[in-house]
Amino acid sequence: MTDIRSYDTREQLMHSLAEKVASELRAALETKDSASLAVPGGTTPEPFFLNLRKQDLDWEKVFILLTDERFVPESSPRSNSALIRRSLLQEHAAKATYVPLYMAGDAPEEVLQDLCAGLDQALPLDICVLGMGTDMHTASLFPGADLLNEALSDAAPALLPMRAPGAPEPRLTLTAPVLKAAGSVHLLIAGEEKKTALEQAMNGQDEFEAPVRAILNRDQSTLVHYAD
Ligand SMILES: O=C1O[C@H](COP(=O)(O)O)[C@@H](O)[C@H](O)[C@H]1O
Repeated sequence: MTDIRSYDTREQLMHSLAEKVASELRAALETKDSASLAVPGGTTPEPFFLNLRKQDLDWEKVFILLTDERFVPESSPRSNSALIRRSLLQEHAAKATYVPLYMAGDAPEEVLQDLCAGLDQALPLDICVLGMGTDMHTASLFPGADLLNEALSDAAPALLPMRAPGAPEPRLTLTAPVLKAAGSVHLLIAGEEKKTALEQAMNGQDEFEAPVRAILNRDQSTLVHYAD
């Protein structure tokens, strides 16, 4: 089930999404000792992070993690973790606990088990904000990726390594069952090209050509936030 919310400007989108996620975190913390929030990397979400980090809530009870990470050290300009540390884990949100999906090693497979052990504390996700590429990948569920079949399966482990023609480096990604099971799921997209890709994904491609469909077609509602 998909609901689409369009905004007049990207500024309005980023501000409104930050308010929504903050209110969902507050609601989760009314009934539980901790709450978890997964967020995307890439070029789109930084203004959302800059808004979210200003929100006043019990951040010390919040786990923050990425939906997916590139297998590069934080010194790399490609590191999604570096983006999170620089743009989200600041101001009020500095008190949150960050759960990384990267650890130094020769290959993702070498550190997978240790990363999974750290991940347990943050699952199941309360809130999941996802991005999408113009190739209709979401998290690092890329069309043509080596382990896409496994990652889309209901039996997938929480975290899998991923290599894909469209991804310059190996990745680690939360898998479809973990993303779909979040208490709330938001898809953040901006720009005409992504709108076209979203329409293409919604109009009949299968999950292997358009992995974002796995998120759009989950049983509960997925809220798409869009601005030009
Ligand atoms: O590589 C990635 O790409 C997607 C989309 O990124 P954007 O640059 O087009 O905003 C992102 O959602 C994902 O987390 C990231 O690792």
